[in-house]
Amino acid sequence: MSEQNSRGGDDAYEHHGGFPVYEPVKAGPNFGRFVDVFRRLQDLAVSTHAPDDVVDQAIAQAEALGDLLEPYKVGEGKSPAGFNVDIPGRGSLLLPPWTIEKFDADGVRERGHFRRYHLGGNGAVHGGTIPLLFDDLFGMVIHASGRPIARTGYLHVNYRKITPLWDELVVEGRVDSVDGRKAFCSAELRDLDGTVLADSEALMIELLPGQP
Ligand SMILES: CCCCCCCC/C=C\CCCCCCCC(=O)SCCNC(=O)CCNC(=O)[C@H](O)C(C)(C)COP(=O)(O)OP(=O)(O)OC[C@H]1O[C@@H](n2cnc3c(N)ncnc32)[C@H](O)[C@@H]1OP(=O)(O)O
Repeated sequence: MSEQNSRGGDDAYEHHGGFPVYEPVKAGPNFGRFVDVFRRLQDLAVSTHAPDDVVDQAIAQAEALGDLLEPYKVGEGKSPAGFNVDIPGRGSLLLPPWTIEKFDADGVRERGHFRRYHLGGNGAVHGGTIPLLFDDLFGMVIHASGRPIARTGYLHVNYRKITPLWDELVVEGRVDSVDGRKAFCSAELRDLDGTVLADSEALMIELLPGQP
């Protein structure tokens, strides 16, 4: 992680606009399994049609699980979810389960798949999930390039082909050019034959001190 910001100083980098300084949150040895179990439940919640008594049992068990976990709620940046690069989707259930393969100033590459939870229509991935993948990737691209945290100004997505569920896919993005606070980025989502399923361009804008 660079200590230099785009203007050559370390003040803005340190402060990341109005963002808090995030420290790595160490996950316990079973946190990856914890996330997997919830991903399975997400898939099942949107792909089952169970009898009413089974739905009632599921509600009771899920409420008991909620009661078990509720006392351990913590604020943003204090949970291992979203901050563990060793776990697919960094351990965040919002993100699809993708794993970082390359992370350096030239760009970021991730590999993963979409699941039943991400279904849009007729077997294809939901069109809103793909910008999510790109948006998060561009956040990582900025991080990997050593620039301070940036917010997405715009995100353009071209849907070139149907993106399938479950198939292993690759997404790769980079900073193409920089103009002051503005970093112009691009990325492609490909299948393993190299076919482009979607591509994206985004403007990532470095935050001013105190900007949320
Ligand atoms: C410790 C372990 C770590 C583990 C790994 C974890 C790493 C994770 C890394 C990091 C995590 C955090 C990652 C967060 C980021 C994720 C990305 C997002 O999803 S962000 C959410 C969506 N985006 C918003 O909500 C923005 C909302 N918009 C704003 O807040 C403002 O618009 C803002 C701050 C972006 C800019 O506002 P202004 O007032 O400061 O600046 P103005 O003057 O408007 O724009 C600056 C320049 O950009 C151009 N610009 C702005 N918007 C534009 C647009 N839509 N199109 C074209 N140009 C635009 C303007 O014309 C101007 O250009 P000229 O300097 O004059 O050349």
